[in-house]
Amino acid sequence: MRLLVEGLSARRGEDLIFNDISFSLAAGEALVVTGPNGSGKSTLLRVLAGLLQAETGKISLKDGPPGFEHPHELSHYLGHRNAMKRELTVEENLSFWRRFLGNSPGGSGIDLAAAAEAVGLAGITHLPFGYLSAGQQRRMAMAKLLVAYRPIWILDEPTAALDAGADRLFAGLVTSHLERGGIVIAATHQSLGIGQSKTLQMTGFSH
Ligand SMILES: Nc1ncnc2c1ncn2[C@@H]1O[C@H](COP(=O)(O)OP(=O)(O)OP(=O)(O)O)[C@@H](O)[C@H]1O
Repeated sequence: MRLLVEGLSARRGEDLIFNDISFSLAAGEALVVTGPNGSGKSTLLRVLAGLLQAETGKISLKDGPPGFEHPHELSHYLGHRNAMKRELTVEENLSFWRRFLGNSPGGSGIDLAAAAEAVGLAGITHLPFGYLSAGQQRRMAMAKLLVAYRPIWILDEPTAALDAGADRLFAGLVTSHLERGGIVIAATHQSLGIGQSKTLQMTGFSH
């Protein structure tokens, strides 16, 4: 499977945020998107995740599973926010995502307890998500990537609020996803510690 992005541009309101972005990622490859605040990293990721419409350009899959027209149907999106309900327990939140996302062809998610264990937080899934510390909440948001299988991970500053141990843990999760033939696109201001990756430097436009 290969993800192809050709001549992508996007607008927010009146402003063109980026123009003519092209890249291609094969199974097992990662793209790290860097650039200063406001340069358009989150906007690009939201376009790739199908949450915003591109102004121009094309996002497509080559040799992907049949029946999927847009890569976002095969993607996990982890944004700045964790997309978990504070009042529901961790377990209820993860079960919701497991059911809602379902598995893409080619893999299946791991069970909730195993996912909590994988992010180093076994034993606290009965707590309301809102009781967790900021770092624990981010770790649990990562567990969402594991409970439903999606080959493409789109991650917006995934390691913000994480301690060094969680950074390493997260690098391990990303590395094993890549080793299994996944694709990862991550916007970040810090190193992801994942070894080899492609990079895309966003520059933005001055208005
Ligand atoms: N809803 C919106 N309407 C108009 N402009 C917006 C909107 N959302 C974002 N922008 C503008 O788009 C530009 C790019 O924002 P974006 O969040 O993509 O940057 P970023 O590179 O992810 O920044 P950061 O590193 O701070 O997260 C900014 O100038 C921002 O003000």
